[in-house]
Amino acid sequence: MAKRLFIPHHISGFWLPVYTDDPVTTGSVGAGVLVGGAVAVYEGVGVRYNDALLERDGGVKIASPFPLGYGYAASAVVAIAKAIGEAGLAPRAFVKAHVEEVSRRTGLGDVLAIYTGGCLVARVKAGAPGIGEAYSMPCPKVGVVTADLAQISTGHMLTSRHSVIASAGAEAVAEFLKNPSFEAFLKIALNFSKRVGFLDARMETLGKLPGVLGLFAKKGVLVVFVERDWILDVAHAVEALGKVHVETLRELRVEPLLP
Ligand SMILES: Nc1ncnc2c1ncn2[C@@H]1O[C@H](COP(=O)(O)OP(=O)(O)OP(=O)(O)O)[C@@H](O)[C@H]1O
Ligand SMILES: CC(C)(CO)[C@@H](O)C(=O)[O-]
Repeated sequence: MAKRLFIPHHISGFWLPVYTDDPVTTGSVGAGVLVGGAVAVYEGVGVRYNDALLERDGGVKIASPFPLGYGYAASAVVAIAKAIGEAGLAPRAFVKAHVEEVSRRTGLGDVLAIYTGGCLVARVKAGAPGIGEAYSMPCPKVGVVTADLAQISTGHMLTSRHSVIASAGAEAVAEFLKNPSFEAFLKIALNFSKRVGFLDARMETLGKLPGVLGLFAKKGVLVVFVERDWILDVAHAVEALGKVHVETLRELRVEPLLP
């Protein structure tokens, strides 16, 4: 039977890029939630993500409810699945995945967050696992309703919005670290996504729906946190904006699955 691995996705709520001349020390500080996730199965030829053949070499098939390119850190999931296939489930595989993300310009802090595991992950020092530093904080048991808004390349997003991400990111991180909590995350992620221009007025009005605890947008994903009794109503309202996914916040980490 083929080896199987569970890999959570990560949605960053706010971040401050840190660029150096070495991909290992390049990354970001910030915070995000783990959701999902994906299941990687080591079989066949090529690297596949749902229906897409990404590479002809390698031998891993990744199945995930979340699409590539919207903001669910799917590229980090792919890089982690590939690196673990080559190096085994060890810290050096995550370093390799981080270096691939930074070099491809598909991510900065996602591999560190996924490597750390947990629910709400705060990244306090940028870099690859082992060099960067992050810790997980508990989340309330609430629903997360996400909508796929648009496919936008991470490299393009980081370049075209560089100065506003740098200034809003620096303020967001400083405010969060004064008093880190799930509630602070919701408030700061909303403010960051408004300042950077990810969240429009139509999305913001969803915050007034019964049961909604908070919301933010990241690149091409809308993320709404909802009391569990209201999930279906909110999912229905969000459907007008894009394909909807419903999850519950919980502790997640990369782990082998029984074959
Ligand atoms: N490790 C990889 N191997 C092969 N192709 C990849 C890899 N990572 C990304 N890609 C390609 O890059 C694109 C998606 O990368 P991108 O970083 O923009 O999306 P994402 O990871 O889903 O979003 P984000 O990083 O903002 O959360 C896809 O079109 C995919 O074909
Ligand atoms: C750049 C980024 C937002 C892409 O998902 C993420 O890697 C992060 O928070 O550093």
